[in-house]
Amino acid sequence: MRVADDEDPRAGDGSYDATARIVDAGGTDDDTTVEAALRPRRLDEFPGQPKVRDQLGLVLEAARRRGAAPDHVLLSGPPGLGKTTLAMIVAAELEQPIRVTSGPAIQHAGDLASVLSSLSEGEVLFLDEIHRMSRPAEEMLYLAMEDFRVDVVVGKGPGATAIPLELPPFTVVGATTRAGLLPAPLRDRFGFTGHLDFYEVADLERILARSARLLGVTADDDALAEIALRSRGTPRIANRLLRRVRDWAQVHGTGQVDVNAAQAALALFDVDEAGLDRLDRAVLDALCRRFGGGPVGLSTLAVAVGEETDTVETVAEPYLVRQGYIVRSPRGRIATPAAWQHLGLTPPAGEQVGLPFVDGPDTGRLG
Ligand SMILES: Nc1ncnc2c1ncn2[C@@H]1O[C@H](COP(=O)(O)OP(=O)(O)OP(=O)(O)O)[C@@H](O)[C@H]1O
Repeated sequence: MRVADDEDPRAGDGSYDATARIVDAGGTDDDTTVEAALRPRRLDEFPGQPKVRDQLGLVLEAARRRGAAPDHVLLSGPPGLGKTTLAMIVAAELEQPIRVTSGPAIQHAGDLASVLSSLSEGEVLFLDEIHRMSRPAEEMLYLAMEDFRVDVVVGKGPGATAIPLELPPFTVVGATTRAGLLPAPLRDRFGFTGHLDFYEVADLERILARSARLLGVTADDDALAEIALRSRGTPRIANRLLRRVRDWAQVHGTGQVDVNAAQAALALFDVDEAGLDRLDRAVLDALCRRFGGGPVGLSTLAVAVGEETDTVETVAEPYLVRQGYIVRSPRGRIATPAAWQHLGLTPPAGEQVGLPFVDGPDTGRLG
C-alpha cells in the first residue's frame, strides 16, 4: 500500500501498516527505483556523516594505493540513512563490481557458499541486514572473511567430509540496523565499522537540493528547509516528502516547489512541523489528554490509540523518545513539557513532568 495514493495507513485487518507511513524510514517497493536514481555515486557527492565519510575515505584510499582489497566494512544505523548508498560507493571508489544480497536471503550455509564461490577477485559483497543471517551461514562467513576460504561439506553423517575451497580476496560490506545483535566473532571480522547518525537539517537541505535537481523540479531554499525540518533526520523520508510536495506543486500549484506547496502538501499527508504524523500525535494526545501526562503503561496507551502494543513501541515511540516528547520509566510512559507544548496544551501545574526522575533501570517496557 502506498501512502501517496491512500492516506489511511491501516491495513484491511485494522492493523497499522508501518511501511505505509510517509514518515517511515524503511523502504517500500514504490521507492526502490526512484531511490536508486537519487543515490550519490561517489564519496565526495555524499552529504552528511562527515566522520564516517572521512574514515571510510581514508580506508579506501589506502587500499587503493596498496593495490589490495580494504578491510571488511560494517555500516550500522537506523533505516534510510545511507548504508546501502555507502556500500555502492565503496564499490565505485574501488572500481570493483558489487554483489548484493541480504541476511534473510541466506538461510543456509549452502546459499552463502554459492555466493562466495562465485566472487571475483576484489569484488565487493554487500550483505544487507547481516544480523538476520542464519547461524551456520554466519560461521561460514567468519572463515571466509578471515582466511578467504570456505569448507564445502560433501556427504552426510559420519561419512561427511569438508573440502576446503580457496576464495580470491574480496571485501564484505555488511549493513545492519541492529549492530547489537551481531555476535562478537562476526563483528570482530570487520576492520572498519561506521555508525551512521541522523542527519543535521543543513545536510538534509543539501540532499534535497540535489534530489530536486535530479528530479528536474525547481525548488526554492525555504521550501527545502521546510521539508528538511520535517524529515526526522532521515534522507529517505526527506526524498519521499520532496516527491509528494512536487506532486502537489504539479497538480495544485505553479509546478515549482515553494513554501506554499511544501506546507500544503505536508498538511495533506499529515506530517506536522516537527515531522510527527497521525500515529505519533495520537500517542501524545492520549498520553496528555487522557492520562494527564502519565506515567501510563505501554499496553494501556496502545489500547487508547487503538493500536497493537508493538506498533506503538516500534513505530511511534523511538522518534518520540529521541525528540524528547516521551520519557520511558519503569512506571510507564510520561509526557515531557515538549509534548504538552507540541499539542498546544499546558502541563499540569506543580508536576515534575519530563524530569529525569526515573527510579530504576529504564527497561523500556512495563506495559
Ligand atoms: N547522504 C546521502 N545523500 C543523499 N541521499 C542519501 C544519503 N543517504 C541516503 N540517501 C538517500 O536515501 C535513500 C535511502 O538510502 P539507503 O537505501 O542507502 O539507506 P539504508 O541505510 O541502506 O536503509 P535500509 O536500512 O532501510 O536499507 C536513498 O534514496 C538514498 O539516495
